Amino acid sequence: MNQIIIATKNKGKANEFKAFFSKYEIEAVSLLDLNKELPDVEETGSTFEENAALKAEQIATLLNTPVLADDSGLIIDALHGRPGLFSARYAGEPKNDQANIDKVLQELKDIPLEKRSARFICVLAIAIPGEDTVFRTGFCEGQITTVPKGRNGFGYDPIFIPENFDVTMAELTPKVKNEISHRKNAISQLEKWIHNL
Ligand SMILES: O=c1[nH]c(=O)c2ncn([C@@H]3O[C@H](COP(=O)(O)OP(=O)(O)OP(=O)(O)O)[C@@H](O)[C@H]3O)c2[nH]1
Ligand SMILES: [Mg+2]
Repeated sequence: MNQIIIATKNKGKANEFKAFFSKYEIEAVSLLDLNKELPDVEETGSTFEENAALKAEQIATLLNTPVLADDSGLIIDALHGRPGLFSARYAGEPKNDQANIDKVLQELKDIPLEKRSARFICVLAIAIPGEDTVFRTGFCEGQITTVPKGRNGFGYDPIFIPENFDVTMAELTPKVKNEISHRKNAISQLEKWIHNL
């Protein structure tokens, strides 16, 4: 079976990539699966593209093989785009999904439901040694709830209601999330590239 390395240490993301790529009979191997001591890539960029490129290019150079990376986050209009680029560590170090959710709900406590519009963004970078890095972006529109619900997914899924649904992303099955998510919308632009793997 063909393989693709995904430069992520996030188990939730890694599982979603495994599900997407299994449809093409390709095994998505995350940094959590590799028995190698790889350095943590510092996400010092000022855009999702820069951070996705940093992750993909550094790991592609180290392993000398094509690497896909995902830099993603939640953009909330009433918070002027926050947590945005800092979604993973919005409530500080170490990364903690529950603390991030609590912080967002606290910041939105006086904002009515109709003004809680938000979207997830996923920027994918594909780094191939010796070639220019390729980028694809996907979005998923929705709204932030007042009470967390559901146990599936990861990150902010328990407080995000996708457009055209009345349950949170964490109440959807992984199969349904993977049909509508920002990650799916970015990955589906890569089909031609995936077929050449
Ligand atoms: O509810 C969510 N459902 C999602 O589908 C989703 N996708 C991204 N996010 C949030 O955005 C951060 C990404 O930050 P990020 O791209 O730097 O990834 P990360 O640091 O978690 O792992 P890595 O891939 O960098 O190793 C994550 O931690 C989450 O807080 C999501 N939240
Ligand atoms: Mg990260």
